[in-house]
Amino acid sequence: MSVSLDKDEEGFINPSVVPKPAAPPQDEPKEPEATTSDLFASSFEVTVTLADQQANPDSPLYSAKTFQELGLNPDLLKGIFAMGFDKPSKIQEKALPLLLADPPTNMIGQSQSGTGKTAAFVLTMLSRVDYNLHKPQALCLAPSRELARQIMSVVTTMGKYTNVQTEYAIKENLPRDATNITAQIIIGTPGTMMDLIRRKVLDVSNVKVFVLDEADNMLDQDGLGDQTLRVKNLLPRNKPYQIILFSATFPDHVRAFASKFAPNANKIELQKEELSVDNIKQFYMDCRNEEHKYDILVSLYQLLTIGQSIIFCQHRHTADRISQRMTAEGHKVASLHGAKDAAERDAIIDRFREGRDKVLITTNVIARGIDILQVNMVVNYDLPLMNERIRGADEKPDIETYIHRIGRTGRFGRRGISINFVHDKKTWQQMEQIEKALNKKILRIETNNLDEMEEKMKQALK
Ligand SMILES: Nc1ncnc2c1ncn2[C@@H]1O[C@H](COP(=O)(O)OP(=O)(O)OP(=O)(O)O)[C@@H](O)[C@H]1O
Repeated sequence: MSVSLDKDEEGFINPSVVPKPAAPPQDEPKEPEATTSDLFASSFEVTVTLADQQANPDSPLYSAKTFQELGLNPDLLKGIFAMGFDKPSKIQEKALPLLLADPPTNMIGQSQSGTGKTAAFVLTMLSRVDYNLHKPQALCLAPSRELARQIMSVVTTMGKYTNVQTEYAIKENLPRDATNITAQIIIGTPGTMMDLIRRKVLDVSNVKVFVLDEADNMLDQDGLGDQTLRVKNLLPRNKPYQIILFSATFPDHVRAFASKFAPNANKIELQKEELSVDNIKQFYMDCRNEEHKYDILVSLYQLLTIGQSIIFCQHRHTADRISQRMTAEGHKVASLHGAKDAAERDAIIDRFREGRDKVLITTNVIARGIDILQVNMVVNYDLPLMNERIRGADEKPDIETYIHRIGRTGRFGRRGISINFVHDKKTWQQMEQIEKALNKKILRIETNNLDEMEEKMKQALK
């Protein structure tokens, strides 16, 4: 799992403006052809296990083919249709009836990246809060400020016909002297959320819903597990609240902990061989050495800018180095990682989201959750590796992070390409392990034939 996640540096809250929800993409670039019907018709199977062992998970009661049949507040339904959602996706079809049923039941939900998990938990938060009560009632934690801001924009868009009030719990958002949050839905990263609760700026006595997006990462002891647990320990013990955990991945060692964290939960699980979607075509390029990786990236520049691309590096300094070099050589690229300050991070991701920058060079900080439909290419400049703090683990590929990284393309049935750079025996073996774990072929693209490369990529995107 993404133990090497570029964590948010949390803790101190300074005055600053509230970041605006990211604007929709401007006229350019053109979106890849959407094939969302593939997704609705998709045959990937999930296993549903109900908390109530007597109930039959195949009952139509636990499936919703339309949003209308969910008994939603009409203002919410209006918000969903205004987003262009005609009907629930597979995961929404299964998860929503369970999430919205009374009495509220915990949920541990898994489905591939880009299949609509966010909308499912956002809709649950919006359905459960009382808009007339001006107190925090739903908390949602995410692993990065970029993802927290994105979730917030889904809340505000979906809830735009309601009177919902929202607030961020991310670094440098609220003034240091803020005393009392009256918003109903609070989205943030765990360190800042904890700080606000401890300082009693955030009163949690009315919390009814507690959501962890990217839950396997949020619960991982090598990731954000400690901080997330501390937030939970600050929530009332005597009042029940619904706990919702969602991710595309739940490695075995986290799954057991997840069941303790969200006891008696309804569970939706993916089969192991269905962890990544088929509409992302995976390739690799055999580079001679580190320097050759850079040359190949530069030679790919034209292709990277047909749509939008994200280049993942293992370390911040690599992201900075290659972006500085490419910029000096006249290419337009942006770089984003956790060492940049909050305002800069917001500006960089917003520019990319709006399509003003087409190539983003980054670290695992945005490996998870980020939803930018125009991204049709992901490059693993460095393959994701397990946390170097675990002795010997840096030799092992981080399969979960790989799944999340390539999932930044191919959103909601669209087509996408991922390319892994391998350059020696070790990286070659790491890629083989990824191929084996996912049971999906990773195809070779020659590095010395740009025309063939372009042809193969265009075919994959067709
Ligand atoms: N029912 C729907 N109809 C049409 N589009 C939808 C529907 N549900 C979600 N989407 C869109 O699909 C895209 C992917 O959804 P979302 O970000 O919720 O995926 P996710 O499963 O949370 O992905 P990840 O695992 O990467 O976090 C978003 O752009 C969202 O607006």
